[in-house]
Amino acid sequence: MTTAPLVAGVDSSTQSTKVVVCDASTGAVVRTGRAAHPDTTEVDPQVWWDAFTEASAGLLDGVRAIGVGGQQHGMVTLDEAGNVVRPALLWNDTRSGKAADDLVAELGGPHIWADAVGSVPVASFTVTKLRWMAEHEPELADRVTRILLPHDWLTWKLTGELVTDRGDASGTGYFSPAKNAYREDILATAFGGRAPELPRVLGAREAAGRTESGILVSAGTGDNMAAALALGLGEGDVVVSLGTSGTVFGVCETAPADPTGIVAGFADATGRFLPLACTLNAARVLTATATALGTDLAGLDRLALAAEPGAGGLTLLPYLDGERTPNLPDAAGSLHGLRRANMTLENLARAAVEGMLSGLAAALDALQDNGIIARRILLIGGAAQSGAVRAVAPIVFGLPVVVPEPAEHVALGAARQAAWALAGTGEPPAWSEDKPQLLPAGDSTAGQELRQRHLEIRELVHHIQ
Ligand SMILES: Nc1ncnc2c1ncn2[C@@H]1O[C@H](COP(=O)(O)OP(=O)(O)O)[C@@H](O)[C@H]1O
Ligand SMILES: O=C(CO)[C@@H](O)[C@H](O)COP(=O)(O)O
Repeated sequence: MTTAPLVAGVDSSTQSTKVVVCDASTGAVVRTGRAAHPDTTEVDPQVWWDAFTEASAGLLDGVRAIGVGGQQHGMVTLDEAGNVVRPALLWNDTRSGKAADDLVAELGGPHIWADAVGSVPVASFTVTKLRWMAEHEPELADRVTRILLPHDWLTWKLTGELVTDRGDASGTGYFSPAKNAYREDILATAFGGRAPELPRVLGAREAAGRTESGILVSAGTGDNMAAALALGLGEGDVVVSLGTSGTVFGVCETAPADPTGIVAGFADATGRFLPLACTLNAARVLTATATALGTDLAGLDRLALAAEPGAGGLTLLPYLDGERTPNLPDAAGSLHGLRRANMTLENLARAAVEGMLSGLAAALDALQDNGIIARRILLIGGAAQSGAVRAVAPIVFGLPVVVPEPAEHVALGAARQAAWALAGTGEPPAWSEDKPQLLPAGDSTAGQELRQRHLEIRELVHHIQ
């Protein structure tokens, strides 16, 4: 009997590392592992390696190829000897908010950035973190000889090769997805004239190299690009991913360039583009609210589902860790509309779910303004498991919501990329579809009212039109 080769995919995301091992021809998952990351916004990359080692322990026997999906944008700096110069600054570290503003102005404004690299940088982007480092830690910046992203660093540990892919490179702020080329001039401007080596950008199915034990390693990519690859997005599909970040994205054939900066014009992992809007506050809004209300996530669901849509008039702007969409890195959250009559645990729970999703609905509007057609929402990420989220999402988005079977979509996409590199075919392997849950679009009037109220309060508090 011949057995199909096995491939592995890794999701090194903000809160944890997940590993899946799949049948390379069908995508059927045969083994999984997981290990937690610390709750910080700067981290020694060794933590990711230790988590990968723990999550993959005993899983890789018989695996022929592996791919790494990683949290986007994180700034990993190496010295001449290959040691990290400082802990990596992650996508959700907002200290470079002013650096982002400065860089946007220095290059000539948001239009120039959108044309140059497809995106207007905010604090999440690697380029702004490099500027922050150049200004605040110039002696450390002088020691930097190579700059990598989190997935690049893990691929480098696995293969010894300094490589990346187009998808993750597109989140640096010094790579043009339209031209498929680095903008070293922008990097130098941001990093005080320094010109460290950058990873070579591999093609979508190109291999990075092999591990010491001979496993083929694919190019890897950013976590959102890997999820898109797992889901095989087509026209009309928009993903809403509720992990640490909330992301809204689709795929398209032409390079996006949104001068408002709301939609980032990323590249995907297949040769196309991945316009994406991202909030800093998603699943953790629910965990923080559950803790504040003295319950767990199941309890939060029960409370939120017991409240009426609209939470009795309560509106939460959930900017608990600052915010990226809208671009308010130093903002705090706020709760509006409190009255003695509506100040119940149920309404507070519902306001958390509605507030988190309303921010993403505004991001969806921006995606549509940029030409992305939305016929249905694919809801993924840890918080897609929440019953309250599943009840509220069809109302807030006003579209049918498809909830794929619970799965680690980022790790699956990375595994699919590994299977693609192994097969060397023109297209990624066609893996079997799962059986998603379909939630019909919810009450559009209630949804519009929620979205409108969210925008009005946002304007009132933060003066954002
Ligand atoms: N049933 C649930 N309800 C709400 N949130 C959940 C549920 N299950 C998991 N989560 C949340 O999902 C998050 C992890 O999601 P994940 O997509 O793995 O995040 P990341 O990729 O950013 O590390 C955690 O904050 C966790 O609390
Ligand atoms: O910064 C972005 C997208 O631009 C985030 O989506 C990060 O890629 C982190 O992802 P999660 O850990 O939330 O999945």
